[in-house]
Amino acid sequence: MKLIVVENYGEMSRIAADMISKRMLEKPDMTLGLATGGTPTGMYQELIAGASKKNISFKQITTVNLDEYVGLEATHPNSYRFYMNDRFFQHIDIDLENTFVPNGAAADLAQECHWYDETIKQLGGIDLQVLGIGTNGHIGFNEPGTPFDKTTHVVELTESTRKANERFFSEGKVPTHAITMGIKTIMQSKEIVLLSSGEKKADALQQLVEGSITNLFPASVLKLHNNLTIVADQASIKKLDDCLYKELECVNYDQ
Ligand SMILES: O=P(O)(O)OC[C@H]1O[C@](O)(CO)[C@@H](O)[C@@H]1O
Repeated sequence: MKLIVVENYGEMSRIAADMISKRMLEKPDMTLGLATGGTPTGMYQELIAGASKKNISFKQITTVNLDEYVGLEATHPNSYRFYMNDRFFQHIDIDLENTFVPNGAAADLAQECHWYDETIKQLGGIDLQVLGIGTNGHIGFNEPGTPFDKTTHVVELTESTRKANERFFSEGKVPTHAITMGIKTIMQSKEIVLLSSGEKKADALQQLVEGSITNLFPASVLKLHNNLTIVADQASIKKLDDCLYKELECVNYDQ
């Protein structure tokens, strides 16, 4: 596990965007795993700005998103498909047909989950997966208690996750269920970059780094991944134990 400590949200977003751009140069037809929520919005802005400034093309890129709310159509302003189109895809030259977000409005959700896993397999897996972290340790929408061997599945969201995401809801209530890529699928990604910003993530980051590996705190499984980089700002590393912090492979980001 590598840890890049940055000053603030802006720097975290710039570094995350830069890491992605570098991987795209190495493999222009890469499969990029993407996240939603508040954490990666700055990274998307940086990627959009970088694409126009540095002439970076997403034409050959395929994206797969982590999750989607059950019951929300793609056109619903709070669906994750809407979020991705609105905040990222429509500002770059990506072919929308190469962007995958689970369909939360599918008539047969089990079939949708199966189809999503097959799609990822056919793409040859995920080259780089970007993750945020929930305050209860969820990654994607894998809530505490989710077995580590799960592939894409339907989950019942916890009260705390629904409460945390209320801030985004302009219309109606936060749905009770979601489709999420499973922990097994996430762990099969060749590289994982987890972003963490702000004091409200300090407890979660401490538990991830210092706690034991348990499905009661889903993000803890990431410690078993052989290519994980955490990009965390000062506020979110605030609770890390000094000794343990020194034992980590803390790296500087070389731009
Ligand atoms: O970035 P936020 O809004 O704090 O959310 C944390 C995580 O929870 C989710 O919203 C649930 O999927 C993720 O998209 C995100 O990575």
